[in-house]
Amino acid sequence: MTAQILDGKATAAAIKSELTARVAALKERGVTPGLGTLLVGDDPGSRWYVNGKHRDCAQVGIASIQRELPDTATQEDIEAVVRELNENPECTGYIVQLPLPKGIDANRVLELMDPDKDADGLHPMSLGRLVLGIEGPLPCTPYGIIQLLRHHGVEIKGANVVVVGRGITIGRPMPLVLTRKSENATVTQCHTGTRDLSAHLRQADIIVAAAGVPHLIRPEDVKPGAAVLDVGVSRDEDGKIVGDVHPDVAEVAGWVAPNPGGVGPMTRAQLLVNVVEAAERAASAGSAA
Ligand SMILES: Nc1nc2c(c(=O)[nH]1)N[C@@H](CN(C=O)c1ccc(C(=O)N[C@@H](CCC(=O)O)C(=O)O)cc1)CN2
Repeated sequence: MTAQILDGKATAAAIKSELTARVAALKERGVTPGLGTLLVGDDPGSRWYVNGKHRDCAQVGIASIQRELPDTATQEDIEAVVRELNENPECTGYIVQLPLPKGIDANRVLELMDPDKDADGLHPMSLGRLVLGIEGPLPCTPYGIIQLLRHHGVEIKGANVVVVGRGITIGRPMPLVLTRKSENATVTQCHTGTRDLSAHLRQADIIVAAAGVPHLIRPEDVKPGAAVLDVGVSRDEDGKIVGDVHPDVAEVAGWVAPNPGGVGPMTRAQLLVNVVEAAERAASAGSAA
């Protein structure tokens, strides 16, 4: 078997084209959505992601507000920019690019953000809303994965999903999204404390690999026909991405999300969805008042 591709680039392009029309409609109502980003330090990967987010904004008509601080920035410097973005009327939604430099309390920064401007779905209030089933922004990578599976007709309802990893952007929120009534999957979360990872993986219909361990998932770990989404980002000595999934998995799986080209573009597309939805909510609240 050679797996079919879960094509993140093409799916993200379709989402962006639909968003372009929604942004135009908002502008006709006098609302211009604006995405703010705060980048702290000079990590080339983080800079690449942030620049990509602003390129996407330009494509769909969302305004860009870019803030940068050096890696010597203090907690107070960062919090001052967060307060400014909270108050800035041109910024309708924003993100703080993660990870923040060592010594910075990222949770304190996230808590200080205006939850109504949380474009990442990572504010404690947004995660709480997700747990309670209240409408709000969804974490970009987990919901991007759902959209990618849906777009390709991969059945999520009732599927056994194994999530490998428990980081803040993917592993932790992924099961919360998958177990909503609308998705209705059965989830097993695996991590470094899991005994016999392979036994869990072999019973999975869908695997989300977000451990950051190069080629952790091997063909013998995968049930024939399963969908395997590689979200791990490690780099080889030439700076090339090495994912969590061994390339030979494509010989066993039914579907694979390549890395790059799979989940990454969907993360960026979902960020735009969150910005547009927040602006739509604000516009409706404004017209109802
Ligand atoms: N505040 C946040 N920080 C981080 C998040 C996040 O969702 N919010 N996620 C990741 C990084 N990330 C977005 O910020 C991100 C990762 C990857 C991609 C992407 O398009 N990747 C490309 C390949 C890129 C390359 O060659 O390096 C792909 O997969 O095709 C976009 C966004 C951590 N931080």
